[in-house]
Parts: sequence; C-alpha cells; structure tokens
Amino acid sequence: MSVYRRALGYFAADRVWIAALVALIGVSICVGLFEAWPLAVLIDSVLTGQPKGDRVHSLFLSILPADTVGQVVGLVLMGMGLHIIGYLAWFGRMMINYHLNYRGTTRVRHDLFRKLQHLGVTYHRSHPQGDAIYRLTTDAFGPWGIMDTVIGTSVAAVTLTVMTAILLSRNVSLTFAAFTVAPFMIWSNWRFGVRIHERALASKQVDADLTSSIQQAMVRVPLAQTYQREAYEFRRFRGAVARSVRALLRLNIQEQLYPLARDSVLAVGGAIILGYGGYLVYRDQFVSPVEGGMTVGLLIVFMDYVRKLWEPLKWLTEFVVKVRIFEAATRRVFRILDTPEAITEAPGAASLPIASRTLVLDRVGFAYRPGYPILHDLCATIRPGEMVAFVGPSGTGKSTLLALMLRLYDPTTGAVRLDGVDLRAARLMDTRGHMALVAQDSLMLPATITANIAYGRPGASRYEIERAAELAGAAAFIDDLPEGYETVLTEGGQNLSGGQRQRLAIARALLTRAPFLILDEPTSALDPHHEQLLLETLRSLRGGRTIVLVTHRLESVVACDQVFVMDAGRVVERGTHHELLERNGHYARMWSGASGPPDARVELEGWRLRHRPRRDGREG
Ligand SMILES: Nc1ncnc2c1ncn2[C@@H]1O[C@H](COP(=O)(O)OP(=O)(O)OP(=O)(O)O)[C@@H](O)[C@H]1O
Repeated sequence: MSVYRRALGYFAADRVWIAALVALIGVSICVGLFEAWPLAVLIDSVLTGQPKGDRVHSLFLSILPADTVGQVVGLVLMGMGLHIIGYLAWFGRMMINYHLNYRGTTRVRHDLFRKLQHLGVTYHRSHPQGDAIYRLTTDAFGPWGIMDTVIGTSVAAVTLTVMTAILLSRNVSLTFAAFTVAPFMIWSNWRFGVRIHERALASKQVDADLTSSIQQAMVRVPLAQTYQREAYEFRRFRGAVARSVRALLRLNIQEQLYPLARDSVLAVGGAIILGYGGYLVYRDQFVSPVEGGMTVGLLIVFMDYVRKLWEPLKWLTEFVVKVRIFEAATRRVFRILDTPEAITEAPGAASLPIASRTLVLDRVGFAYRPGYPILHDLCATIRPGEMVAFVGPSGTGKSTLLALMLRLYDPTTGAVRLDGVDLRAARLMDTRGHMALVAQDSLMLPATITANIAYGRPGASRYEIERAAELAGAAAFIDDLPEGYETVLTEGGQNLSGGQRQRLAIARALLTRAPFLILDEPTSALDPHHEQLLLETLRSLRGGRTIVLVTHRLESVVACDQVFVMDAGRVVERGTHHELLERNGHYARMWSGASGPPDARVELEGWRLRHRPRRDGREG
C-alpha cells in the first residue's frame, strides 16, 4: 500500500485539479446516462401523444413547451445540447488529465534526476546509462499510471452501478438479458485489452533496447572499421530491428483483433436486446397493452446502455493487470529514490569558504569492494601553493586518490583533511569548490568552445576565457578554427584531436577559481611542445594555486616541490626529484627505466628535452 500512497502523493498538490476532474467525470456520467432519453421521450411520449408518467419523461416534459412542434424542437435541441456538454466535459477531462499527468510526472522526474546526480560515480560506474534513461523517460509515468487507473476504475464502478440500477428499475428480465454478454465482454477485455497493454510495454522496452544499441553502434563505428567488424555490427543492428518489428507485429495483431472481438460481442448483445426487447415491446404495446410496459423508447435506452457497458467493464477487468504494470514501473523509480547515497553531507556540515588550504591525507585507506583494499595507510601533506606529483605503476591507485580528494568517494580508513577539517564534516559544495579536476578522459560537451571552457565558471568574461585558453596552450588552435571560440563541438568533442580536447579541459580547470588544480595525466595526449608549454604554465601558477599532478612522464615532475612515489596502493618514497634520485630506490629505477642509467640521468634530462622528436608543434 505504501507504494500506492507514495505514488498518489505526487499529486497531492493538485487537489483542486483532481476535484475539477471528478466534477467533470460526474457531468460525463450524467450526460452518458441521459443521452438516449430525448429520443425515447420523443417516441414514447411526444409522437404517441400519450405522455408517460414516469419520472424521466415527466422531467423532460416539464421543461418543454406544451405544443408538439415545440416539444420536438426542444427534444432535438436537448439531444444536441447533451452531446455538446458531453464533448466539452470530455475535452475538459482530457486537458486536466494531461495537465495532472505532466505535472506529477515532472515532479517524479525532478526527484529522480536529482537523486541520480547525488548518487554519484559509485552508482553510475556500476549501472548502465540506458537503465537511468529508461527510468527517467518511461518508468517515471508509473505514478500517473496508478493515479489514472484508480480514477478510471472508480468512475467505471460508479457508472456501472448507476446504469445497472436504472436498467433494473425499468425492466428486470431485459436487464438480465443485457448482462448475458457481460462475461464475453469481460473475457475479450481480458484476452485483448490486457495483452495489448503488456505487448505495448514489451514493444517499448524493445524500442528502448534498439535505441541504445544504435547509440552503441554509432560510438563503435571507428572501432568496427579498424577491426573490420562492420558485418558483425550490422548483424547486431539487424537483430535489434527484427526484435523491434516482431514486438510491434505482436502488438498490431492484438490491436486489430480487439475491435473485431468487441464489435462481435456488442453485435450479439444488440441482437439479444433487439430480439427479446422487441418481443417485449410487441407484447406490452400490441398483444396485451400494459401501463408501464416495455416501449420502443425504452428499448433504445437499453440498446444505448448495453453499448456503454463496454467501457466500465473494460476498466474493471483490466484494473489488476494495469495497476500492477504501473506499480512495477513506480517501484523501479522508488528503488532509485531509496538507494542510499554513498557520499552525503553530514547534518550541520562545516562551511569551508574557498581559500588556499593545506590538504592532508591522514593514513588513508580505500577499497572499492570490501576486503579488496586499493590504498593502504597513505599519508601526505600538500601545503598551499605547492606543486606535487603522484607517480607509480599503472593501477596502483593514483586516480583513486584524486577521486578521494574531490570526495567522489570517502576513505575506508583514515581521513582526507583540508586545514584540519575532515572532508566528511565539511559541506560537499565547499569541498568540491576547492578542486578543479582534469580527468584522464577530457569530457567535451556538444556546445561552443566558449561554453566548454566556461562550464566550471559560467559567468567568466571573454577575456578570462581567452586567457585560460592561452595558458592551456589552446589559444592558437582555437584561433585557427573558422569560427574560433564559437566553434560548436560535436558529441564528445570528436571534431577535435585528443590533444586539443585535453588542452580545452585544462583551460576549463584553469578558468575556475579553485585553489587546487588536480591533473590526472594532463600531458598524455600532448606533443612535446605543448607539454612544455603546459609545464611552464603550471610552474608559473605555483605559489598562487596548489597543483596536484598524476603522471607517468617523469620529466613533468622534475620541478615539483614533492613527488610521492606509489606502489601497490602505498606511498613508498617521497621527496624532490633530486632527493629521490639520490635515494636510488623505486623512483631512480623508474627514471632510469625511462631515461637510461641513473648516473647519466641529469645530463639526459636536458638532452631529452632538447632532442625530443617534433611531430606537429601545434596539434597534440
Ligand atoms: N570504479 C571502480 N570499481 C572497482 N575497481 C576500480 C574502480 N576504479 C578503479 N578500480 C581499480 O582500482 C585500482 C586502481 O585504479 P586507479 O585508476 O586508481 O589506478 P592508477 O594508478 O590511476 O592507474 P593508471 O596509472 O593506469 O591510470 C585498479 O586495480 C582498478 O582496477
């Protein structure tokens, strides 16, 4: 029950609209019940010249003029009026329905989107993107589905009860005759209505799979070309399209069989009413006339009601299945909303205004999975304005450590502190506001270069943006583009080279006012010329900003104030480049592995910088 209550809670703010909807539904029901009566009154009371004494006839006749022509015209106008009122009520209902649907679903989507944002990397790295998209686009309608089904079924129950009461009050045996088709109506509703619903959902799911498979295939085009797997990729695509077509065909068959079944049952129902009702009219009007007996007008009302039985029976039949489907979608939404967030802000978290601060890694340990630690007992102190580097073999936990500095994860043991404040006790926005990260993959947005650089500081001036681009070594290539800073990047920035993307990512970080610049392999895609430019920029920033560098290019760390050498998740050495060479340990071995024998390394350092092969001085 709590799922239903919670789902309906999304519409609590729309009570007035729901009340208006209920009122309009009431109008629709009344119009539906009275629609056939003007014709019945015309035939039974006006054309015969013998007004019937029952309440409905009396009601109609009381508001009509006394003369026959006036009554005929009045009844025709009433019939038209009822139709128009019925249509207007229907239109109002539909508009309120859409309105409620979109308002409620928008609230669900807002909650879901915010939650997906807060769930952060831990969640997103372990769940496919398509899953989040499906929940946001399709499952988000679940709560409205529940609301709609509850309203629709309640209306159906009321309509059916009132109709049955009216029919019974008119003629009991004909009412039973009318209801002989009800089991067939229920059966065909069950058989087709429910199936259509299920198959429509299945087809939507297959369509979602097709979309995501197309998206993946487009991403893989270069890979497929490189490894000549186009035929394989086409087979995958063909398979996904075939599945979609099969699902649609299965749906279409049911959609076309349904009206056939419905019309057949209605035809049988109409025939029963016409046959048995016709006999009753003949008996009560011609064989042995009886006051209050069956009349032609009443027969028309019966025929109309039998036709109208279909809709409420459909709602009642489908209720359980429909509501279950929407309940399942709603549960999928709530499951995300109820997922505990790995990183949360402590109640009363300390405010940490943006400023240069000392960053301390205090015996930090970390494991992605319990029992499999990546980092062990790691200590480091990074003072304001320093340029430090973490180096070490691939997979030793350097990027993980940077993620801990941004509080994308919390340490399993120990603490990361800014000026002595444990990041877990500080406001999350404040912590992250201190750090500008250039990650290994330079994520670009499908927007202008200006917008890409200014993403972390939307209010930056044109001068500041151009200055950041210049410092990152990106200004020259941007100026060479026909549309310069207004060049629109394609998805993922694929219309730029890897090195150009990397320089834009660096410009983006430089533009922020974050005191810490955290760079994960910032020169991996840069040519020697641009690598040197960047290192000069970093050196010039030293003192103003604290720079934390992760790199495999040891030339980049020569000028660092501290170099932390990591191995298997531990800091095994620390010091300046020269101190570490003196120690002749891990670092010295890494250096000699990269540059030659340790004793030749100082000379080599200068030589390598001078003689590195130049490819294209301007393109990374
Ligand atoms: N999201 C994750 N879930 C589980 N394990 C992970 C995750 N991210 C990284 N790892 C593992 O953690 C270890 C450290 O990875 P990390 O990326 O921090 O290493 P690194 O030193 O930065 O490597 P490289 O120099 O190659 O970038 C690796 O064994 C990696 O497989």
